[in-house]
Amino acid sequence: MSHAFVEVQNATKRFPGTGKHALPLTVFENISFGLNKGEFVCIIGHSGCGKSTIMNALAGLDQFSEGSMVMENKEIKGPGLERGVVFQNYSLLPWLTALENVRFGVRARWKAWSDREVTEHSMKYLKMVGLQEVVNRKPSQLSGGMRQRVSIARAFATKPKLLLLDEPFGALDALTRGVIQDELIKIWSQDQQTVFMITHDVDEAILLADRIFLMTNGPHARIAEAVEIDLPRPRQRASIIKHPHFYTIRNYLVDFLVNRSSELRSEKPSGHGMLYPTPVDPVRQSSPECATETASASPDTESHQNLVNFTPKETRHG
Ligand SMILES: Nc1ncnc2c1ncn2[C@@H]1O[C@H](COP(=O)(O)OP(=O)(O)OP(=O)(O)O)[C@@H](O)[C@H]1O
Repeated sequence: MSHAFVEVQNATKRFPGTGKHALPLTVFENISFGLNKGEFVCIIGHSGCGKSTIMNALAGLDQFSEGSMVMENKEIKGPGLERGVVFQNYSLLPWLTALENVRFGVRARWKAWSDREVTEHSMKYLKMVGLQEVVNRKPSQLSGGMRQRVSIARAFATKPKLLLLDEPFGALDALTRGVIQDELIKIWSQDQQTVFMITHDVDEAILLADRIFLMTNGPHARIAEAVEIDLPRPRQRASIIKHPHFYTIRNYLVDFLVNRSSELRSEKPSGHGMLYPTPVDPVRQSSPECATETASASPDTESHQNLVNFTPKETRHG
């Protein structure tokens, strides 16, 4: 029996082929991983490798074709209040205002609370995401970034044991994104939640995660490695880049995305039975000379910026 808080074992996802003679699409195959209680795990990989498919299964909205997933040793069979989800596409109820959308989740979570308690709690989270002035607007009257923030407020406000975040900050401008990242760190450290988050932003993953899962390109994708992020907490966006390990980790992740994610696809992993991602510590792996060289590399070149957000936004949200 597993001791991880969440355990996925031998998960495979196949979708039926679309044309007349089309073969089924095997998105990923034989994926196994665990999430420890209170851990913050990010997953990165190229567009289409199957990250959202894993997320949907953990949310209980879809099932693997084969394999199992359990949370606290109970099989995940459908959606549940112990799991909160923020999707790329906001998923708000269009006929409710921003406040009512958040209240809806809070009411479901704490049925015994008075209306006043539910409203106060909901307002606290809407304020946290900077929406206190527009709480009576419906989703159609809000910008994309605002809708995303309502969705974030709703998920955070219900304090789920497992927070599932599918590119939650994708629609936000850099300033708002920074503020909400800070709030997420605060909430996570206070509430001991377990967080599983998809992001395309390498820097964001390093700032937030205890471990970063690296997924190879699909089809037949797999989570090849789990990179340990040993940077001390609390982490600050402004100072983390000055840490001597930052660029060693960052360069490792970028190299995976640019080169190894496709190279590893064709490599059949050795061994039988369950294949968990290989734990990797890029800092320990690199020689002292190598670490110094990478730490002094300039972060401000155009190519560097392109690599940070390596998937074009249109592809992500298209
Ligand atoms: N309902 C479906 N029917 C058929 N194919 C699907 C379905 N849902 C997803 N796919 C395919 O499965 C693959 C994985 O999709 P998924 O959305 O999980 O990728 P992703 O890694 O989250 O991508 P992105 O980073 O662009 O969001 C893609 O090739 C996609 O086209």
